[in-house]
Amino acid sequence: MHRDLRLNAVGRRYGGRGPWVLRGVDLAIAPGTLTRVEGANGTGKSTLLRLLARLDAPSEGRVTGRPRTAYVPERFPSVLPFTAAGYLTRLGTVHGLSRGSAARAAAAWLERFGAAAYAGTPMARLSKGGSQKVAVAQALLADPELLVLDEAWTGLDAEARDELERAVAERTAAGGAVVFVDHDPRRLAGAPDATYTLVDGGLKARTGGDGTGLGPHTVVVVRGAAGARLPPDAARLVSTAEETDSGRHRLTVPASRSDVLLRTLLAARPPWHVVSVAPPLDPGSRA
Ligand SMILES: Nc1ncnc2c1ncn2[C@@H]1O[C@H](COP(=O)(O)OP(=O)(O)OP(=O)(O)O)[C@@H](O)[C@H]1O
Repeated sequence: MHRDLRLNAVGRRYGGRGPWVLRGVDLAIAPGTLTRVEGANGTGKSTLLRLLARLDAPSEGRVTGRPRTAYVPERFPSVLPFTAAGYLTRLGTVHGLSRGSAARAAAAWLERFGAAAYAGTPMARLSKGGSQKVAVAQALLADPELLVLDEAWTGLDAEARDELERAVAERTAAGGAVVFVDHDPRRLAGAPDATYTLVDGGLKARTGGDGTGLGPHTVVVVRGAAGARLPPDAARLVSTAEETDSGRHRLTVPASRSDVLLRTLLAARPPWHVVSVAPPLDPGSRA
C-alpha cells in the first residue's frame, strides 16, 4: 500500500566518506500507528526523521511509500518574512486548501495552541515558544497522513504540550501515522505502538512495544447498544477493551489519549454512553 512508508536496508552518511550515521535500517510505518524513536545525543535520530519525512535521501538502501507528510524540525526557521497567520495561511494553500479555508484553519490552530494573540505578529518577533507553536500548527494544518515530530514539545508551555499530545491522538485515531522523538520519557507514555532505540547506527525495537502497560492509564467504562463493537477510531486509541456485561465495555487508555477517546465515543453515531472515567492509574497498573 503506497501510504505505508518503508525503509529497506537504509544507510546514511554525510560528505561521501563520512562515518555511517545509520546503517542497515529496516523500518515500516503503517497508517494509524504511533512510533517513538529514542537514542543518545548524536545517534542519528534527526537524520532518521528527515529520511522518514523524505526531506533527505539515503546514501544506500531504499525508502518506499509516499504518505502526505508534515514535519516539525528540531529547529524551526523563525526569520521568515510573514506574520504567524500569514505564514500558516500560505502553507495551507500550498497544501491545497482554498485561501479562506487555509485562513480559518490557521486561526483555529493558533487558537488551539493559545497563540491567537500573536496571529498578526511577524514571525521574526515571536518568542521561542510562540515560534514553536507556529511550527506545530504548520504541520497539523493539512491533516497529514504522516506526522514527523522532532522534539516538537520543546519550548511549548504546559497547556500547548498537552494540546499537542491530544492532536497526536487525534491524528492516529483518524488513521494517520505519527513518528516522534522527545527527550522526556513520559511524553505520550503508554501510547506508542512501537518504540525504537538507535544504537550504533541501527534500530533496536524495545521489546513489548510501549502500548502494553507503560505510563499512566485511565479506565473508561462505556455503554453501547448490545452487541455493538467499538468504533474503529476509538478502538485504535485504547490499550485494552473488555465487554464486562452486555453492551458495557471497560477500556484502558493512555492518559494522553483519554480526552480524544471520550470525544470520539460521544461523537459516534449512535453515541456511546460514558458510565465512568477513573483518573490515571500508576504506570504499569491497569487492574
Ligand atoms: N547535515 C549534516 N552534515 C554533517 N554531519 C551531520 C549532518 N547532520 C547530522 N550530522 C551528524 O550526524 C550525526 C547524527 O546527527 P543527528 O542530528 O541525526 O543525531 P540526533 O540523535 O538527532 O542528535 P541530538 O540528540 O543531539 O539531536 C552527528 O554526528 C551529526 O554531527
